[in-house]
Amino acid sequence: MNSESDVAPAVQSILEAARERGRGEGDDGTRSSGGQPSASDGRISVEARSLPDAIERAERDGRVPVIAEVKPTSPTSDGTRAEDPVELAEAMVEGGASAISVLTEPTHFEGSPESLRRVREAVDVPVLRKDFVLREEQMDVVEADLVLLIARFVDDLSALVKAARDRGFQPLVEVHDAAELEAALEADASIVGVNNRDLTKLEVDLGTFEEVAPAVPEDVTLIAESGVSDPADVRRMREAGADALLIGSAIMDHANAGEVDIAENTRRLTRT
Ligand SMILES: O=C(O)c1ccccc1NCC(=O)[C@H](O)[C@H](O)COP(=O)(O)O
Repeated sequence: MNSESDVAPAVQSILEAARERGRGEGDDGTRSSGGQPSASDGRISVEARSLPDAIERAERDGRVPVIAEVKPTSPTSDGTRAEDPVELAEAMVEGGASAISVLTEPTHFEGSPESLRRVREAVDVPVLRKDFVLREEQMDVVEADLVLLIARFVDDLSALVKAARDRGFQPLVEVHDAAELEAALEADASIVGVNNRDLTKLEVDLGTFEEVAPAVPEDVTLIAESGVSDPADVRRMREAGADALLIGSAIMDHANAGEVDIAENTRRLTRT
């Protein structure tokens, strides 16, 4: 869809940085594939852990399926958490997270492909690479179980969905409105995230998910992304049809300068 003209300045800056990334490199110029061997042409080849299976396991155990996000900081966070990403991810799993999302964008989120590689080695749940992937070769940086594709920002969504699957990734296609959902479904997305954060103003409105969700087919795994801050929000998104929730800030608690209990922050959202 590639409509970037009216996004917030911070998002424009994120996209500029993403566009400058070289073939198969993170912003720091490093590759970090790790784990399964990659193909000889430098393309990642991964045996993904299934997100739908992880969601089913959580449901069976009576946990709310939550993808907990290792998000050191962001343009809208009040602070930065500098703890080891592996410790954060392990605490999230202890708190009942079904999957982990790891920011790999370094400039605006202080993430890295290496953090993701280490987290995926340490936990046994699916791990999402949370980044601004615009071109196929940007997938060949690090192995992950899922890769995020933002419908609004990619030129040929169908081609990127296919490129992700060719490498073994499960593509999670992020949308924000009905038109983007239509594009995601046309591109054959089977995991769709509705982002409650409006990238034009960076404001969060849980009503976005409630508006878009009814048009999502039953056989699509549907994720509510962003702005879920407490158990009441969890219940609201689940009632609106979310199969799982992607939650970062409420678990990371950036504004709290002291020690934060990441496992407990996760547990209060997975045991709602
Ligand atoms: O989180 C931000 O400030 C942000 C700013 C600009 C573009 C993207 C941004 N966030 C990426 C995300 O999608 C969220 O990290 C994720 O959905 C979790 O959201 P939250 O639970 O609200 O931290």
